[in-house]
Amino acid sequence: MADSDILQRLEAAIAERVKADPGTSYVAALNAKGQDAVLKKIGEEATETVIAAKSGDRAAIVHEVADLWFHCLVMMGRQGVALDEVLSELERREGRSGIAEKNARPK
Ligand SMILES: N=c1c2ncn([C@@H]3O[C@H](COP(=O)(O)OP(=O)(O)OP(=O)(O)O)[C@@H](O)[C@H]3O)c2ncn1[C@@H]1O[C@H](COP(=O)(O)O)[C@@H](O)[C@H]1O
Repeated sequence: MADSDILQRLEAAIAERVKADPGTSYVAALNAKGQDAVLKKIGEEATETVIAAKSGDRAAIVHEVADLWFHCLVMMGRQGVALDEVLSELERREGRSGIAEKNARPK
């Protein structure tokens, strides 16, 4: 079983590597391209996740979801949104009916 702290470690690594030389860091190079480039990657990785799921290729699903989560963390770092905020939101929803959650949302 994987270490569940990996997302926290990845968030910290992204915050550190964003300051690195873009020539040596994917995170720094992507951030240097600006917000639209980061958002484009999220769109691409989401699409690739859908394609992987449609194909039923389990290895591809794992690969693409990892890419998608990673790029979401890069975007969150730019926006000043902490991973803990998302984890807390998931905890808040835990045990609540999805239907109740849907009905509580603004129309
Ligand atoms: N988890 C990741 C991670 N997942 C995916 N990627 C990169 O995200 C890109 C995925 O995009 P694609 O699948 O479209 O592949 P690509 O065609 O190479 O990408 P582009 O050139 O189009 O951007 C690849 O280049 C991957 O290397 C990642 N790059 C970095 N990390 C983590 O971030 C840390 C810091 O990385 P650096 O900033 O490179 O030091 C690393 O130690 C890792 O922990």
